Amino acid sequence: MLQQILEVKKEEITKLDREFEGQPNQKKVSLYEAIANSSRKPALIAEVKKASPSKGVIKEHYVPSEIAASYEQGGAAAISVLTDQRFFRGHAADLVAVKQMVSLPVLRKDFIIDKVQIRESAHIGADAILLIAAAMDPGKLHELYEYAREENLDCLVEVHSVEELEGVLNVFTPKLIGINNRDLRTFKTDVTHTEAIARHIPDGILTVSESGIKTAEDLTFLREHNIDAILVGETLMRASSPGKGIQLLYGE
Ligand SMILES: O=C(O)c1ccccc1NCC(=O)[C@H](O)[C@H](O)COP(=O)(O)O
Repeated sequence: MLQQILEVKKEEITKLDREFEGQPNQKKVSLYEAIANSSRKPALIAEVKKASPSKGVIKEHYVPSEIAASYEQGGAAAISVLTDQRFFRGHAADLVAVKQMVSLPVLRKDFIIDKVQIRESAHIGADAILLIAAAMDPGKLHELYEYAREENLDCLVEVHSVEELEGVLNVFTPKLIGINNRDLRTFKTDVTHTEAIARHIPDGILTVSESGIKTAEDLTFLREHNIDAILVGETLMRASSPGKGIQLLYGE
């Protein structure tokens, strides 16, 4: 699946250059600081997503800015916005709308493999981007990481296996590491996967558990293993309201 998505991205990149030229840069809000300073433990990165390859359409009535405002009111530390069009039915404009609505840091969740996408992310108002270890070799990942830092963007470096994690750590030390609980070959999620990988992450790096987080029990498990943040999409998108979804997850 990932390879299929990356092929589409390579094609999209060829059209990107002109689309954002001349747009203003904006002041960035730190995702890292928002997680580190969150009063909720683990901190919540609440995701705005209409659809996904594994689940199809998740939310028919989809107004990203309204959902993000409810997440902010519900105590999220940051907002993640899926901007991929083809597989997630998102759009860069969704991120623009969210950024205008909230004061929280906004993470651009997309498949970033080229500097031009990083420049675009900075220009549309993202505060942080996702970099997926499975999408490129660690040297290229490091190059994009440094480039994003020059654009004042925080990076969430996503890994799924110990091999990917070690590959990254052999080259550089990211400030934020996301552990994807979803196996992209089978789409199966397993929250305990976070713990199996997190024990290999050195102290001082903030750890984010991503995907398949559904219940207060999942959250208790992650809290017990000192995970710094969770990234939750589908569970909150399917809740009767985003605020209610957050309350249920945190057992409030
Ligand atoms: O969600 C998918 O089906 C998917 C398929 C292929 C690549 C990535 C995919 N998800 C992207 C994400 O990172 C999730 O949206 C995010 O981790 C939130 O997961 P969830 O809480 O399970 O919606």
